[in-house]
Amino acid sequence: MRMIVDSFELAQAVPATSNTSNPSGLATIAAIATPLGRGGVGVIRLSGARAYDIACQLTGKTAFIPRMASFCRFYQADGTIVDEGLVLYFKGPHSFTGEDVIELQGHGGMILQNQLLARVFELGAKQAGAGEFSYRAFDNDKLDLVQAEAIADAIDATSAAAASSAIRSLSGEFSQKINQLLEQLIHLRLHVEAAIDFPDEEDVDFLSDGVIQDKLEQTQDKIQQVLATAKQGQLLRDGIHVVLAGRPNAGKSSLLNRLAGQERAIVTNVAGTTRDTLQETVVLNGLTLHLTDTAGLRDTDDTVERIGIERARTAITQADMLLMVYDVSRDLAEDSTPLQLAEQLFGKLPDAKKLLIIANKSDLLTDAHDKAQKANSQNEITQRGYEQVNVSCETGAGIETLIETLCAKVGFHPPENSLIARTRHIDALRRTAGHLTEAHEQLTVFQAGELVAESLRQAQLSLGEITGEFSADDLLGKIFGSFCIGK
Ligand SMILES: Nc1nc2c(c(=O)[nH]1)N(C=O)[C@@H](CNc1ccc(C(=O)N[C@@H](CCC(=O)O)C(=O)O)cc1)CN2
Ligand SMILES: Nc1nc2c(ncn2[C@@H]2O[C@H](COP(=O)(O)OP(=O)(O)OP(=O)(O)O)[C@@H](O)[C@H]2O)c(=O)[nH]1
Repeated sequence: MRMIVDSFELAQAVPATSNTSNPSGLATIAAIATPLGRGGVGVIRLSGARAYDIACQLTGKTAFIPRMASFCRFYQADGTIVDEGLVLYFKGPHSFTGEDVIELQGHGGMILQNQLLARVFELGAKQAGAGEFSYRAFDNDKLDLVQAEAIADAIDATSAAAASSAIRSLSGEFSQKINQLLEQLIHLRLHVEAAIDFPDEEDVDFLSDGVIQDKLEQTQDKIQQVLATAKQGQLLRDGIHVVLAGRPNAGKSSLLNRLAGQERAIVTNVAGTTRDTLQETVVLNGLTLHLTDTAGLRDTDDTVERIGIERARTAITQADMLLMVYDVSRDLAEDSTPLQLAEQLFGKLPDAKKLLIIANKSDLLTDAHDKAQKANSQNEITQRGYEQVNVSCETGAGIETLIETLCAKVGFHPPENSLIARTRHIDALRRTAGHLTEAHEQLTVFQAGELVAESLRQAQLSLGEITGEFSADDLLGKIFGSFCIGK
């Protein structure tokens, strides 16, 4: 069915109602919302008091009905057609940003979209900054900070699990947990303030009757639960940085290829093949691993190899998890153990939480002596709290176990109903928990009501940062500034 398009001439005769009143004083912003490049449809979004008026002037239409698509032509000032497409109108406050929103859904492609955007600017809109639409939605209480961040995280997700948990956070589930905690805290504060204001009312000492302590402890438990959820969410969002390090020829590149499921790194039997660090991101069991393959560590006179080894050392210090790969058939001198090798390679023995030992080329272990020696070193490793996985990059044996061990080591559980979270949220939750610990001590050790109240106030402020209830402008600038343009 063909829709009727108003002719431009007709529209010129009926000047669009000029709605220039703008109580908020904010500019009307516009940006291309769809990815730049070739595409079937391209969307330009406008938000602000003049959006409606601009759409009328652009199309020659005199009215748009909220939430109805209207088929229109988009005209230049001289009456030539830029494009044709659909106009969607959302009347504030019932829109994404809470302001009047217009969407121009034209054809995709750089030229057409840029021409249409330029025309919209000519009609008075300003280019939207990064995250400006979302910021306005936040400012108008359409979204809280957690939800705004979840939009960016959904767009940037590197795994399906991260994307779906971002969408769950966007729906408000994470915010709800934080808001429940906030309510609990406020309730607690009221109790404490009352106890301070009315000491010994009716012969009851509120501070020491145990009620406040119970409530406080319940809140502390709840914070720990939310913290555990948030840690999973942060792992889901950011993944972990895993560095593969070891002697030349140990099989680091072969392991990277195994984990990546493709021949990403060059593998040869020449020691010192990997010169530079090489990055690859893979998603295994729902966890995003940012893998770095490094040059084999050894003393060398080769200038290029030395630079590679320096880079390897830098990567090693930045790793969340270090996989020390060694060749079981060769890398251990008689009587030396994997832990001694680690000490040699890294200067000191890395923390057990950050080191996973990979005994590679297990297919080459044949005689009983080899196997006995390996069993011995395994004992030392477990006794000292370290972990070793035997693999063969050649046959693939042990790779599944390696992945499972790695996930368990970083505390990652295959996600189910998880919610995306950021380091920022975890920091705020930890600070909240810290203030509650202070409050607990002041209550139970010192019965210092005023100090309990102050710690609880601080706890509330820290917690409120998460949803943006209390947030400094520079923090907001940082968060929204990292969004893409048009978001
Ligand atoms: N075309 C288009 N698709 C899109 C978006 C968009 O802005 N435009 N979105 C952008 O992120 C996402 C959807 N999010 C949206 C969230 C709220 C509203 C909105 O207009 N809400 C109003 C009115 C709701 C209604 O009319 O039922 C409101 O909450 O009051 C629109 C999109 C993804 N898809
Ligand atoms: N038999 C056997 N050979 C392996 C295994 N893993 C790797 N190799 C071989 O060992 C040699 C070195 O492998 P690489 O993956 O290049 O080793 P690397 O640690 O990256 O070496 P550099 O780049 O020198 O640091 C190659 O010939 C591989 O085919 C294994 O599990 N079993």
